[in-house]
Amino acid sequence: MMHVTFIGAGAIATEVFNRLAPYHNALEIMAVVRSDTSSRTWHDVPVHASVPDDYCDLVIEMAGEAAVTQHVVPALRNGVPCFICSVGALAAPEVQAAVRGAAQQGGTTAQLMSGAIGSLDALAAAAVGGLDRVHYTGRKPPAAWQGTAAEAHGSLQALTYPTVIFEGSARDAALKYPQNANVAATIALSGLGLDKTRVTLIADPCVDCNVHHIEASGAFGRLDFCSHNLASPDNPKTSALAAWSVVRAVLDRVSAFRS
Ligand SMILES: NC(=O)C1=CN([C@@H]2O[C@H](COP(=O)(O)OP(=O)(O)OC[C@H]3O[C@@H](n4cnc5c(N)ncnc54)[C@H](OP(=O)(O)O)[C@@H]3O)[C@@H](O)[C@H]2O)C=CC1
Ligand SMILES: O=C([O-])CC(=O)C(=O)O
Repeated sequence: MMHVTFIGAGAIATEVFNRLAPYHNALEIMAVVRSDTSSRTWHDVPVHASVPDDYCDLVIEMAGEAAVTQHVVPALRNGVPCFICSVGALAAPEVQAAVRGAAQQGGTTAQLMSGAIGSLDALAAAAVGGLDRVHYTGRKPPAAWQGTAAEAHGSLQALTYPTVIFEGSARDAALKYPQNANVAATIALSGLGLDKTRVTLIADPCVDCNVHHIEASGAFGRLDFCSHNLASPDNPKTSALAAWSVVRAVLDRVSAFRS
C-alpha cells in the first residue's frame, strides 16, 4: 500500500483524487495540506496545515509556488519523495537550491510533473547531444490571464486580437507569471536552461483552449510540438492534462512498466 499526502485541494488535486479513487487497494490518500484549514476534512481525508510526521511514501504538491518552500523542502529533507506541479517556483535560484539541498540531505528526489506539456523526454534526450535553440510560445484566452501581470496591458476582456504580454527568458516568465508559466520552466529545466530558453506569452481572444508550442533545434535535428489543451472546468488557467500527468506519474509508481 502506498501512502500519499496531497498539498493543495484545488482543480488539480480534486481531479487527481477522483481519478485515483479506483486504486484504493494500492494507495491511500492519508492527508491533505491546505492553507485554509477551516475544514477538518476534504473528501473524508484529514486536513493539515503542514505535512504530518506519520510515515508517508509520496508527497504531491498541487498548490502554488509558496508550497514548494513551505512543504516540499521539509518533506524532501525527511526523505519523502515529492512530485512538484508548481515548477515555476524553481526559477528562483534560492528555491531551486533549497529543493536540491533538501533532496540530497534526505537521499530522495523531487520529480517535476510534465503537467500541461509533452515531448519533454525528447527535449531532455536532445539536450544530451546539445541544443542550439528552444523557443516556447504559450497562448491562452484572455480569461486565463485575469489576476496576473498581463492586466498591465489594458482590459483583457476588451481584447479583439492576439496580444503578446511577455517576451523574454523562461526564468523571467516563471517569475512574472507564477500561475501561467510553469510549462515554460518545465521545458527550460528539461532542455536549454532557464536563462537560454526563450518564451513568448500571448493573450488570444481567438482561441478557446491553452495552446503550448515548443520549437527546438540542435545536434539531434529539429523538434516542433504543439498541444491544444482544454482547460480544467475548475480553473481556466490550468489545462485538464496537468492533473492527468500527475495521475500517470502516481500510477507509474505502482505498475510493473514505466513508459
Ligand atoms: N506544471 C504545469 O504544467 C502546471 C502547473 N500548475 C500549477 O499547479 C498548482 C495547482 O494548480 P490548480 O490546482 O489549478 O490551482 P488551484 O488554485 O485550483 O488550487 C490550489 C490549491 O492549493 C491550496 N494552496 C495554495 N497555497 C497553498 C500553500 N502555500 N500551502 C498549502 N496549500 C495551498 C489552495 O488553497 P486552500 O488551501 O485554501 O485550499 C487550493 O486548494 C498551481 O501552482 C499551478 O500554477 C497548473 C497547471 C499546469
Ligand atoms: O495548464 C496550463 O495550460 C499551463 C499553465 O498553467 C502553466 O504553464 O502554468
